[in-house]
Amino acid sequence: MTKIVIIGGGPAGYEAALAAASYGADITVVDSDGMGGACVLWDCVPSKTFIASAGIRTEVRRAVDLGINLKYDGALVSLPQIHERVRDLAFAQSSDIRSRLLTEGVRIIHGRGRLTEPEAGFAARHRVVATPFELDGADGPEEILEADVVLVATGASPRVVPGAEPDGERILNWRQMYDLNDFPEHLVVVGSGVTGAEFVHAYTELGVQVTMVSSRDRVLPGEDEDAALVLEDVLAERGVKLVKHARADRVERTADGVIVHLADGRTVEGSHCLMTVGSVPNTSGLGLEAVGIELARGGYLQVDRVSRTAVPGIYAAGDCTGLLPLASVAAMQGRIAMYHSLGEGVTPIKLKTVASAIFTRPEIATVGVTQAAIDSGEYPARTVMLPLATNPRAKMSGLRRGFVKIFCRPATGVVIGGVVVAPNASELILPIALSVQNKLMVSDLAQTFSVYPSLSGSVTEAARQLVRHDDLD
Ligand SMILES: Cc1cc2nc3c(=O)[nH]c(=O)nc-3n(C[C@H](O)[C@H](O)[C@H](O)COP(=O)(O)OP(=O)(O)OC[C@H]3O[C@@H](n4cnc5c(N)ncnc54)[C@H](O)[C@@H]3O)c2cc1C
Ligand SMILES: NC(=O)c1ccc[n+]([C@@H]2O[C@H](COP(=O)([O-])OP(=O)(O)OC[C@H]3O[C@@H](n4cnc5c(N)ncnc54)[C@H](O)[C@@H]3O)[C@@H](O)[C@H]2O)c1
Repeated sequence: MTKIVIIGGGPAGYEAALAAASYGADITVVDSDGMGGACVLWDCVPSKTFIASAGIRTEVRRAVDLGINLKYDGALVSLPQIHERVRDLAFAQSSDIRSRLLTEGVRIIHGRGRLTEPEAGFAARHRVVATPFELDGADGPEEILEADVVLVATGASPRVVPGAEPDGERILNWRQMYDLNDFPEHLVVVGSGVTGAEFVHAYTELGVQVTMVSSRDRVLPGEDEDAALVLEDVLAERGVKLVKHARADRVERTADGVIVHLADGRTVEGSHCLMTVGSVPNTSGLGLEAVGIELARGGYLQVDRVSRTAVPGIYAAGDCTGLLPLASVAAMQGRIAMYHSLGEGVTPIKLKTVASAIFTRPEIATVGVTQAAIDSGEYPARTVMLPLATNPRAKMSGLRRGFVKIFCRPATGVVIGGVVVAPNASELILPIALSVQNKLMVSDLAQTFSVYPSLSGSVTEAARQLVRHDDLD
């Protein structure tokens, strides 16, 4: 029986364990936080749960436009109750994952794992040192685990800017926000990536005054520009102040707030500062040097498309590899590692088919080739951008903004990418993702019945517009 040791119990680690369990492997997962990892306990799941509460307030705010006059009053929002729900849901999700793994026969060690020198000799197994945590938090006695296959899936942690170290009270990272008992009077969010944008949106919707410090000339610098501009408009309308071309140098704590000092000498004042300046991989102290693995730039573990490191039998998956820091990608990398190590047929990971979403209001969802890659000439494509304002369902729901974009190959009409900006874009992207994954043509999408009236009608209508172009070719 193949012995597998997985270090890290996030989506990369636990999905790998579930995949390997179905092949009857002997699996041990060593994890220091709890099953589900940072994804479930501190990052993805808590933030989306928090945003779900903010979404209710969005509906209350919008209700008046649809003839329902609900009282829109900050006093109605209970931050402690929202935070309790966030924590309860995250721990319940973690506990569900733990139960599932135990049912599948996976051994779980709550503790720290690191690699150590393998035994000498031909076909010697790898060795992982597990240091279990005792109930009082102290280290328990070490255990050496022998393994035919090791998967490193240790994730990443919030990046700390020297001079802006989080204190958990006024200067916070996103994991500490759920400890606040009262809303900040004025939240300064440093960093305008996906994490920053999602928190700016949520706090603004919950009635907090927010200033966003962006090192670039817009929010979401890595995302579709048209989508980012829609979000910028929405945030401006909601009263968010965006400070552009602003790199935070340090954050000073004052008697009753914070002063963010920017590299160009400007300052931004607020009551609290949330640092969303990216993450660093958890790859130190893993004993990688003992097995001859060198870290790549940024401290990431370098892997190929089937999650192999340079050392046979040692695989890596998820945020510690820096491939594409998404839960869905981490899980896929983890499963692929297991299939490959167990000698099963495996398709190397393809990032061009990954769908992802930003959970702002409206949501921004993307898949496949980007508009920027098309505009730069990297990919020849025909494109269409259909504003949601033309959609009957959008009109009925009082939606003013948003669009559907579809990109296809010029000659064949095969769908190669798309963007949806809509309140539920994370759901609406699926037909486009399905088309990209399965190389469907715009005519396939166009001929599919969508419900009338529905926002997904804009997906099929956008495809129809590209088919019409086909006819003229
Ligand atoms: C605020 C935020 C929101 C996000 N929202 C989304 C989203 O909506 N959708 C999405 O797809 N992605 C989202 N992501 C990204 C997603 O959370 C990550 O891509 C995902 O967590 C990566 O999973 P992982 O298994 O690689 O690592 P993690 O989830 O970080 O898990 C790694 C685990 O390994 C443990 N570990 C580390 N070192 C050791 C060690 N030496 N020994 C034992 N255990 C160890 C850690 O404690 C942790 O439990 C979000 C990220 C952030 C920051
Ligand atoms: N909904 C989702 O799926 C979701 C949500 C959050 C995060 N994520 C994943 O996590 C990844 C990382 O996102 P992120 O937003 O945490 O990090 P990021 O690295 O993408 O963005 C951080 C931003 O902070 C800026 N920055 C860095 N130092 C700064 C400074 N001193 N002053 C001002 N700005 C500074 C950077 O230029 C960058 O634009 C995403 O690419 C995504 O894959 C996904």
